Amino acid sequence: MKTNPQKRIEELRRLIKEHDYRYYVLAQPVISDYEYDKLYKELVELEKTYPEYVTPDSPTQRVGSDITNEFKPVAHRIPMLSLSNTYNEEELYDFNRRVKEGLPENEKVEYVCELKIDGVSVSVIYEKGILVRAATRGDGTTGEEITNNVKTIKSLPLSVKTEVEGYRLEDVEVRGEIYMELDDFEKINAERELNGEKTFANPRNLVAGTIKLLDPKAVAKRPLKIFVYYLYSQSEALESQYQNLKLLEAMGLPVNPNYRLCGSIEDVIEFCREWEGKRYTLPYEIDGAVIKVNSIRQQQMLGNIAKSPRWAVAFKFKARQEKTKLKKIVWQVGRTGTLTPVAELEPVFLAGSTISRATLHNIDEIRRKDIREGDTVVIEKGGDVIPKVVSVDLSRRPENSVEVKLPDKCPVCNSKLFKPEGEVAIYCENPACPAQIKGRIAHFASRGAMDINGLGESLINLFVDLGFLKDYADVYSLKTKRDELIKIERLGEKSVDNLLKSIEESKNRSFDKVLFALGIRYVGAGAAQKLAEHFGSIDQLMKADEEEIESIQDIGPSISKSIKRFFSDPKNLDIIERLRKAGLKFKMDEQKKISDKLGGKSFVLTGALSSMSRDKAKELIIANGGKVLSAISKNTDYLVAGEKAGSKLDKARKLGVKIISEDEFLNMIK
Ligand SMILES: NC(=O)c1ccc[n+]([C@@H]2O[C@H](COP(=O)([O-])OP(=O)(O)OC[C@H]3O[C@@H](n4cnc5c(N)ncnc54)[C@H](O)[C@@H]3O)[C@@H](O)[C@H]2O)c1
Ligand SMILES: [Zn+2]
Repeated sequence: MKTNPQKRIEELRRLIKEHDYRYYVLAQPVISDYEYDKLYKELVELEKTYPEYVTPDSPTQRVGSDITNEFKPVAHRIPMLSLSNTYNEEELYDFNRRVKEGLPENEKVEYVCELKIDGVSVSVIYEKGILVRAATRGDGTTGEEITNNVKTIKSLPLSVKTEVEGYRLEDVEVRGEIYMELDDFEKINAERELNGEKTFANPRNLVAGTIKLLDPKAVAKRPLKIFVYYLYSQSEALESQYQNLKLLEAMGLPVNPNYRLCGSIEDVIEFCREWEGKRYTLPYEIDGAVIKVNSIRQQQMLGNIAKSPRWAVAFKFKARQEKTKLKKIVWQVGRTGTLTPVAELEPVFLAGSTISRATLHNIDEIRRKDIREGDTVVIEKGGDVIPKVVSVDLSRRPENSVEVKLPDKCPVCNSKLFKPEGEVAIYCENPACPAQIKGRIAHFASRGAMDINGLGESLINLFVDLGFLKDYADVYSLKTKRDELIKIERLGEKSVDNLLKSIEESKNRSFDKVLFALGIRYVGAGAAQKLAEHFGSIDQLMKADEEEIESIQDIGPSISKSIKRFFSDPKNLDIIERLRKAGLKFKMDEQKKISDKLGGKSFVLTGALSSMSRDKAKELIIANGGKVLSAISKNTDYLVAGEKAGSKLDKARKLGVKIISEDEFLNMIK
């Protein structure tokens, strides 16, 4: 496949940012970590080949942000970075070589090996031994304050010893990983299933979803735990990571006991091998080991690259694999008409669950791995729900086996299929294809979109098959068919009424959720939020040209083109009108207007504000008659620059946009 590298880079960035948003902010990833890492690696490779296309906002250059804007921003004293990954011994040797090259010749290097706990990192500040503040990683520079939530973690002491082993540790920052044990995770999921709530794919997602709950009481109900692994003191110069772990223990903090001081890279490799074998004996999940240069002085000499330290590296364990028979390959039609091949497998137990299906991605992947029906295949699971087929055991291939052929008709509606040039995907082009209709409605009703409780896949299939739903706007006229619905076997009056109630209730969803629910191609949850904030209403968005849409940060040409295409289809306009009549929100909620002091001027916010959260500042701007934009363009009137303002400052200077401080901004609305 020949694609323009710049285009592919842009596409990869868009995809990765969208997946970052789903993973870090929504805690609901839709692809496996394995697939994510593959996209990421492809981007890294392309940027290496075409360095002229590397931009500071590329996901390879900065930490995936978990900022929700629902909490007060907190600037980190020292950035909270990510770790670069290694996957085999060779890459560990490379790491060792780079470390040695970065240090004076013949200097001895020791490493500390720790388990890589699969959870969510947090920074905790103790002043005079008292826990005063806890924050998320955020974008690495600025996190969000979640003190009250973190205080519910029973294993984390609210006060610590300050005089330990001759050190005075009065004002310290501690970092660690919040996690949940597998037993607790399974209990919570089972309960949620009983209550008809969505379950979490793995403990990490559950933790990520929990620490950002707005109600600490709800957090307290989830048994979170923590292991700390990082210590920084304002007053004392600390010597080594190994000693820091000992100090943390002496302060009374929970440190994972399975760490080891290693004198050579061979010892490091030994540690990694040993734990790769023992990982499933632990009551919590680990996804690898972390290897850190022991001496803090050496760490400082080595410093950081874009988004990870040079003195540490993660060693990622291989996903668990199993062999089984591939019975059949079926083609699933998604909401955009894409056909995806899915392998139906002889059920097999793998890393905690029984697996009977695996995705095969597309025909290229099938051909590259030469996967056929009847084959014995190796499947693997990377800490998440969707397993994949890794390879075929050719020695066990049946004699009469044949290559997989592309279907020539849609398996659902029998329409002709379409294969755009240069793309691997094939599409069913019939917009009335029942599979697409079902997919679109399922997306519309899903969590993150209209979040209609009770309207799940099986009910949607039933309603489409029985003719109650022809598109997602029909969802809101189901109430006129109550009498017919309650006659459907297995539904009954009570469940129909509950469903109708949640449908009515979904009309309260904010405009950005509605925009996401429409299912415009490429407009994911993150993009929808940015578009909604920028334009404020669907009418403004419909009027906008591609250039204005692309002026928003992280929104590129594929999104803007797709939006224009969507709104040029009369069928979609009709659906929107019907949804409008039903009472859905097609503009952002009105803010109470206090004054018109800002008289229509547009503002962009950057950096951390000291007197209020960014959301509060946005509210104030709108309440005083101003507009808030998410990215700087020549149409911006003011850039409000808080602490640690980043690349937006340079851009504002370049475009001649007026830069004002937080105080100057506050004066404008006094
Ligand atoms: N599936 C998806 O859609 C999706 C999206 C985004 C990211 N991801 C996954 O997340 C990964 C990137 O996440 P990341 O940037 O948080 O990096 P990471 O999780 O791979 O590694 C860095 C993190 O390790 C944690 N950690 C655990 N134990 C530690 C220890 N003993 N010492 C130091 N740190 C420790 C820290 O929280 C640190 O921030 C990707 O490789 C991908 O697998 C998946
Ligand atoms: Zn079809």
